[in-house]
Amino acid sequence: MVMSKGLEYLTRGQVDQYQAKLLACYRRYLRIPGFLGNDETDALLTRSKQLLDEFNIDDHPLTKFTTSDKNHVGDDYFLNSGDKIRYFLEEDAVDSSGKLTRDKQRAVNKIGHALHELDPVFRKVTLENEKMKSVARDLRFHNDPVALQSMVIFKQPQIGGAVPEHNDSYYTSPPTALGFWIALEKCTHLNGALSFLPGSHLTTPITKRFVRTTGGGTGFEHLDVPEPTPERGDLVLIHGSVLHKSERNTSARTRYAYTFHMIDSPPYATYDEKNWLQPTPAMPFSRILDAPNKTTVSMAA
Ligand SMILES: O=C(O)CCC(=O)C(=O)O
Ligand SMILES: [Fe+2]
Repeated sequence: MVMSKGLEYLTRGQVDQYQAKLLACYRRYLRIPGFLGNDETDALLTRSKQLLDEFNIDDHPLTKFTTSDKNHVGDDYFLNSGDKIRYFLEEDAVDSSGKLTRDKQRAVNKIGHALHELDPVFRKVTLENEKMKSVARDLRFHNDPVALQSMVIFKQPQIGGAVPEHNDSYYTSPPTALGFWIALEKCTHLNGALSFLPGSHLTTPITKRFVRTTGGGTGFEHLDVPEPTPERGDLVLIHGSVLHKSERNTSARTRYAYTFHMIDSPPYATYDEKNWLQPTPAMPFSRILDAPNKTTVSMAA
């Protein structure tokens, strides 16, 4: 089955099958090929490049996006970026004297975290998009879904930093996070594609099976489920409980992706006040649906 236009074109039975697959599949991610058309993908790519061109390094605090346990980004520029469009640099893009080691367009790790609200091009795809609404409505994971933490992640050639393994579901109680990750360029294992820890939500992950070998005997066959290599325009839905990561981009090609997270809102879920990103009175989280879903399926199912 190929889903090219979003879930509204599928029958209820097919949607249920996708929902079940996202809950039950080995890795808990779901790839929707061609979710965005060529023109829509181009619009996001062009806008991302414009944002890089508009980046003014002169009034930038040189905040880098670092994620190691010892050195995690946490300055005000980052902490107050939930309702702004801000630029975070690659660790290796600034030398010891505070100068960029490359063009500014090749120095930015990501831009975030309110693109979906403040930038008209990203807004159109996230909040004003019938296909997006239909995914949120038809999957029925959220009653009153809201979007937060939108980012363009660039994975710059040679230095695009790794994203260590993590899951996204810490925002709310109960956990309701669903990641919406859209490839703006083709992703491969060479330019830092996403990967998922197989069976990270299961207690006994299946990594091998006992089979007949060609020589007549038996042996263990390693089960190597291939990582997704999304094409541009593909949407990857990431269940909040699955461990995922991406490697450093050591190739000569960028790997632009647009991603945001979707969670449920009160009274269905409580947002933790310790979360690094906090809504502000001027910018509460952005609602996806005009009318809340009446029935939902627990993401813990
Ligand atoms: O794009 C990446 O490399 C990581 C993205 C991610 O962790 C997310 O979208 O939740
Ligand atoms: Fe993530």
